[in-house]
Amino acid sequence: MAAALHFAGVKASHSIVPRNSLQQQSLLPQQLSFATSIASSAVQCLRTSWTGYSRRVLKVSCEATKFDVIGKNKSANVSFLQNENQLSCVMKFGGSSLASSERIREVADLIRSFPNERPVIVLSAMGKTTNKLLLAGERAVSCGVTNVSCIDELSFIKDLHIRTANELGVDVSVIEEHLEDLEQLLKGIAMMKELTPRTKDYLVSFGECMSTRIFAAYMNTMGVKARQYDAFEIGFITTDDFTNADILEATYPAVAKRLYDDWISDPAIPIVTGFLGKGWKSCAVTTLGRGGSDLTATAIGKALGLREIQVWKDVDGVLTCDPNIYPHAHPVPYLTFDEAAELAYFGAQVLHPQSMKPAREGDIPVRVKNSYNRNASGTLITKSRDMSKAVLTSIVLKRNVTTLDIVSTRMLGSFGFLAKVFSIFADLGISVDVVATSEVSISLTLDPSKLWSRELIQQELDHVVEELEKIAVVNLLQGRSIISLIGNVQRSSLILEKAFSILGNLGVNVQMISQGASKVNISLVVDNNEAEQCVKALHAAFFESDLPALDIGQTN
Ligand SMILES: Nc1ncnc2c1ncn2[C@@H]1O[C@H](COP(=O)(O)OP(=O)(O)O)[C@@H](O)[C@H]1O
Ligand SMILES: N[C@@H](CC(=O)OP(=O)(O)O)C(=O)O
Repeated sequence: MAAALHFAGVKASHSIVPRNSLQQQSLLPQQLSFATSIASSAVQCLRTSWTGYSRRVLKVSCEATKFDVIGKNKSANVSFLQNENQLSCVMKFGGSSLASSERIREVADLIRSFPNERPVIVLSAMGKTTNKLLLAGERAVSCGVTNVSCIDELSFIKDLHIRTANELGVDVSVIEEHLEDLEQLLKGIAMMKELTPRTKDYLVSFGECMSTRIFAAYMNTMGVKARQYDAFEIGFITTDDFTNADILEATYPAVAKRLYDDWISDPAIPIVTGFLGKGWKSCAVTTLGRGGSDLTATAIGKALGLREIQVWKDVDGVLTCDPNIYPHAHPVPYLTFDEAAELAYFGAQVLHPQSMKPAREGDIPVRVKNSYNRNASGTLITKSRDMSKAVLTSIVLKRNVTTLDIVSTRMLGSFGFLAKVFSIFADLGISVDVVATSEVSISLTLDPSKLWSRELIQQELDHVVEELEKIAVVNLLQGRSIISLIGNVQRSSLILEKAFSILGNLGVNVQMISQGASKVNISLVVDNNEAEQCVKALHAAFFESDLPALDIGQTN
């Protein structure tokens, strides 16, 4: 059986074939028609909301352009022939790739160097614009309304964007209204003398709104048809957690529909603001947490079921450690989604902590590339990779964490104790990173990114301790660092033996150790002031084994 249908305006053909002859015989005409209609709907859902669909109706498993539709007593194998002119990949460029008109030219040239791709482009704000906007907001709180136009950061932002537009030959009118609105907003902040998380999100959104408008206009002047989109206008629906919102499931079909519909009716490269969304209750602009454009890119990749998600940075891929800590770090060619997620979650600035989730759900490869060195092969992140030779992949350092040692006063049984401790954190909305437990004690670290302002940190910590002290003796220690060893934890004995030998030689006392269930991460907690030298020594031992200085045996 073959049929043709329009999926979000894309003409696609599909055929439905019973999975094997036995099932063919067992399929009654009405069952086949059910499978046909399910498959038709599934094709419409294809590349949008697989998981939601499968939960409601039946199991749908997808492999490239084929998928199985499996219901109770009914099944079909559906082939989906993609239209060759569909959107093909996402290319995300961060602030470091868009720092000046010269960089924007290079990025446009880079995009045009892939004539066979029909990419969706996701952009961050230019250079350090987001930081400058936040600083401008903070200054506005105390500078008085009449002084707003003299805020240095505002002048910097205006100058950067107007100069960039002029240098690219783009009409400044594409951003003029935004620059005026930005100044008005800062005056509002000055008048109210406060900068709420909600206002902060609206404030920083000007960065992405302006960079995408300039870029789209520039592409059009170069003869490449491009269309600008504000993510909050095309279906990026999020929670209302300002400054750190989560993308909601409704985003995927909405974004797919909007981008495909526009593409079909009038093809133009979509240029989408990274980092931004719209709160589902407030309808206000939200942001996805710092570095959130990576997440925008992977969400679009999943929504459209694209072939690949590329994130273009200013480094040759994900490196063996933060190059700011150790300049001799080198690129890691392959990573799994789990490794990349763990690495990002434990503090590697290179990827947003949540960005691997949509890519993993859509099983879409993520490639981390260098926009300054496009020929470097970068890092390819996929569902699985050959781990047979892998030992350590990367070392990540997260500074300034707080640890809590919680020892039960035995008022509760061991089960009740653990449950109570974690319910206290859940009630206070505080994330825990690393945990080590015994029957009567727990040591854990608290995620600093969830504790937004300084005042709140102390207030929240006091509150946590107060609650915990009802059931335990609590020891709070600040100024700690987590060193995460990301890699093949199947070889944890080798990793730990080597790591402890290095740290022992340095005379460093490891205060906590934890191996997560993810099987890709071993975390060690040490003092802040020892952390950097530990990372350097571990890097030398695991990745530069020919260095004679450390007697640490053979690396793999
Ligand atoms: N393990 C790591 N691998 C690569 N880069 C890292 C790592 N840890 C930290 N970084 C930092 O992350 C930066 C790239 O991320 P980011 O600034 O978010 O780029 P962009 O703004 O282009 O998205 C690099 O310049 C590097 O300094
Ligand atoms: N501009 C935002 C979002 C972002 O993703 O930026 P970048 O891609 O430059 O890290 C930020 O600075 O957080």
